[in-house]
Amino acid sequence: MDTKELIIVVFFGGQYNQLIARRVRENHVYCEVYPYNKAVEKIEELRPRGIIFTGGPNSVYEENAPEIDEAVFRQDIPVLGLCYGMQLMAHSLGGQVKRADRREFGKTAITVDTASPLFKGLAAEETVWMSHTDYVSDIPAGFKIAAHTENCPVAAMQDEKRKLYAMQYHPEVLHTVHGREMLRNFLFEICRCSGSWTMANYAGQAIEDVRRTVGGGRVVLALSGGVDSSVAAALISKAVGSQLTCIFVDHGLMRKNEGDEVEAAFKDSGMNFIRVDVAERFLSRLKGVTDPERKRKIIGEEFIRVFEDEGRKIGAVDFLAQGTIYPDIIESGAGDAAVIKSHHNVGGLPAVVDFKGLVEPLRNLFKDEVRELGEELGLADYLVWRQPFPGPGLAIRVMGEITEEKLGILRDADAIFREEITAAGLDRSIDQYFAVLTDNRSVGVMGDFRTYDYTLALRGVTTTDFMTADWARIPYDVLDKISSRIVNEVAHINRIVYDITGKPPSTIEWE
Ligand SMILES: Nc1ncnc2c1ncn2[C@@H]1O[C@H](COP(=O)(O)OP(=O)(O)OP(=O)(O)O)[C@@H](O)[C@H]1O
Ligand SMILES: O=c1[nH]c(=O)c2[nH+]cn([C@@H]3O[C@H](COP(=O)(O)O)[C@@H](O)[C@H]3O)c2[nH]1
Ligand SMILES: NC(=O)CC[C@H](N)C(=O)O
Ligand SMILES: [Mg+2]
Repeated sequence: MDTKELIIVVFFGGQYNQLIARRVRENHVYCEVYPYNKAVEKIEELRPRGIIFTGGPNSVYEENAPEIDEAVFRQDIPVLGLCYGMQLMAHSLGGQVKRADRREFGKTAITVDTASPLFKGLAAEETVWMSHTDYVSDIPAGFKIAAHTENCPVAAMQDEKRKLYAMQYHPEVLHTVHGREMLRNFLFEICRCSGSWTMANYAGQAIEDVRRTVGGGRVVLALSGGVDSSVAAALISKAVGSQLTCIFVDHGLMRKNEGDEVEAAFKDSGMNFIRVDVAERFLSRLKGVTDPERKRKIIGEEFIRVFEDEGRKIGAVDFLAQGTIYPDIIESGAGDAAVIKSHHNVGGLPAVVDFKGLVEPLRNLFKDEVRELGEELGLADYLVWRQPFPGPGLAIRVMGEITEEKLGILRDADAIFREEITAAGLDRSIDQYFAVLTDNRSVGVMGDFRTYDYTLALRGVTTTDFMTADWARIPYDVLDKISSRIVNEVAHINRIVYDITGKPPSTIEWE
């Protein structure tokens, strides 16, 4: 059994709902996430083994709150509603949802009915993570209460006959001590999944899918040399061999020596590989632009125009392939999630594109899963474990207007930072680290002279999925060495700061 043993996660807003998808996949059950307004159609088409409704910020009794066609409850497919998902289930099936006087937030003691399949193997008293104001005051006909807390009469409910289950709390959050077990119970006891989805299955299936989509057509792949597009290259090349041409765009916004390194890595790989040097073109379009979203949109558009031009040179190219992964899509505001930033390859895509179709075999995977897939496909370690580098490159690390001079300063400083992190043996434990040239100037003193120069920011984060992150605790002596090397070796930097914010509330990149 492989990806056909599918769970569909129906999302109702909020940024971190894909955590549920991760929890499902951790159990070797494949799942996909669809927004609530497209979900029923998908459910009818794909006939998943089970359905999970996520939480969401709305209240079901508000006007325009997200709803779902009731047909979803009549498919004889088990449904698990979480938080807003539970409230929606209750509301749609004739129960009552009310607003409580006080919200219930944080770790909460709960009493569960151990006879419920949701709580099989668990104790009668559990600790769960609550985050709600509304509550189900009356359960719909046919339902039974399966758990309660001191303040919440219905912390879980079920209708075993119709296979409908719901929890008011968040089992996907690790603060729910046995949340994983509860989700496992849903997957294995209720949906009867077997848990045999693996990366090897996924690779096989994805290769098949690419073959079917592309047929005898030609594909150009946007290859940056980063993890995602390198994995995509390996996969697509396995699927359609020489019908694939990889195009690496050197837009003048790469790190020090990076263009040559990427060329060296792929030139003799056996794949068709083209490097295009278009720095002039990108920099002239970015001249005078300071707004981060505008920079991203311009770069997204220019990338596509370059691919179109190169496609025309090759002749009769049908598909554009990209290494788009799941967080790129979520953060660009797919479905109803808010736009945080337009990733150049999704939200930054122009409306009219001169290709028959897009091929994005990684669009449902998280970063760590992409790496696992890369290993599965036999990709070299240094490609699989590279730190990510954003498509817009240094354009979003030079704050404000981009100039050749600022790019040069940043390249040199960033190279020293990376060199020292590697020398300190920290390059595998810090997931992403880079320098940012701020637009801020301040007064310094060097060699008895006054300076008035740029502030450089260093950023280092630890994360697995790049959706949330913590700032890396780089030892002071390492920071000290980096700082003194940069101010000594790079002109026009006289102050260095280290970014000590996590994501949220910050993002990883500064723009
Ligand atoms: N310089 C580039 N030339 C060609 N394509 C690019 C370039 N930069 C980005 N892309 C395309 O945009 C996609 C998204 O970029 P992104 O940086 O997220 O992925 P990546 O570079 O493949 O991997 P990583 O996240 O490790 O940097 C890439 O997968 C690739 O298809
Ligand atoms: O290819 C990309 N195109 C983009 O437009 C883009 N914006 C951010 N990133 C990378 O995504 C991860 C999360 O970054 P943020 O916390 O800044 O959103 C980090 O790894 C960022 O480097 C991008 N990658
Ligand atoms: N986290 C949630 O799904 C919250 C649901 C709803 N907005 C409430 O406050 O009760
Ligand atoms: Mg990249």
